[in-house]
Amino acid sequence: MNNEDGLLELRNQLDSIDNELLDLINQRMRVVHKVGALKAKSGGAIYRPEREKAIIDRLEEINKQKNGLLNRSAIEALFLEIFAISRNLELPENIGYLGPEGSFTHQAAEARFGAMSSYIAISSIKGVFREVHTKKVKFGVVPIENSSNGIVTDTINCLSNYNLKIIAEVVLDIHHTLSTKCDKVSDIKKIYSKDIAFEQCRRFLTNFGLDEVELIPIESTTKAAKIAANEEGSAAICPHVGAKLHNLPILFENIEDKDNNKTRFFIISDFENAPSGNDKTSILVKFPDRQGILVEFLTDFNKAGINLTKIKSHIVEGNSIFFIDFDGHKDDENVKKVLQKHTNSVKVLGSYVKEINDI
Ligand SMILES: C=C(O[C@@H]1C=C(C(=O)O)C=C[C@H]1O)C(=O)O
Repeated sequence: MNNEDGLLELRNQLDSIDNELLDLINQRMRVVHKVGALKAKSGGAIYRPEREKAIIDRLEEINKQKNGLLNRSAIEALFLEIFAISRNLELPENIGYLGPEGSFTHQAAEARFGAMSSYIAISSIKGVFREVHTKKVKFGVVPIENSSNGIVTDTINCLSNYNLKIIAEVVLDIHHTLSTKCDKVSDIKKIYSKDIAFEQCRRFLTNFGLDEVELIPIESTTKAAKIAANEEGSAAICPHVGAKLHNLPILFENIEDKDNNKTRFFIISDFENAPSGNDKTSILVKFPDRQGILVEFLTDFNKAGINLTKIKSHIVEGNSIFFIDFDGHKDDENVKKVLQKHTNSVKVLGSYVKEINDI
């Protein structure tokens, strides 16, 4: 067989495998449809992150046993998209995210909810919470912290003020580009971006003599790309997708100072997750004004064998509160006991599948 015939033969094989895959996926969707009907009767939550995780864990294991060619990321990429399409079949999902279109939060939303969901860009974190609260959207996606810039104050304030639940966390590697229509760095007179993005790229700016040009902070990196696309002599520090969205040529990629620059996002909604066996819980704690209370609280967690992964103090409306993450689900027996003891000081924000230890 010559090369041409060989290629044709292999492509025929692929075509018939694709046909079988399509049949199988449709078969799966018919079952999903029935699950949706049962949930509609019982009022059960459509999105069940812990069940999705269990499926991916199982498939990864089978794949290993059978020496499959896929790694976990590949299995996740394929199946998270199938799950997202499945959920849309059960009930179309509206997702509100901190916009504008092309923002990192938009990318985080798409990473979790896939191509078939409808996305609504909302211009403030408070707006995202409000839209979930009034049920205009089922899910909200907001940033909670960045590895270089710390906690996002607006998100903490809203978690404190609204009675919504964190149902998942998403962690994204954050990469910035310097994008501009200028041919040379020396032609750039102004750079637009978000204030925290300037901070994350400080060394790059210094190395290229760009800390002397005018740095103009605006509310989003994608908007920066839009402005730079229309203003001569200007540039934007923005994500790759933001530059593409506004047809702005990318001059440099990955200009962030730290090569492990990550942002963690929360997905918020109006329901609670069942335990998955690998959960994290976030709480806000406002202690009474009593000496030694923080030590006592932490000792109780320690005695109960609960691993705290984060503790950050924060001021909300003049009061000092703590944002705490720990391993485990709020319904685990040991966790329940400690939370009950401190019930007057603690607000449970949600238990969700743990994606990362800390950023
Ligand atoms: C089908 C279900 O609903 C959703 C879709 C899933 C899937 O496609 O397998 C899994 C969990 C849920 O997020 C289910 O709960 O089983």
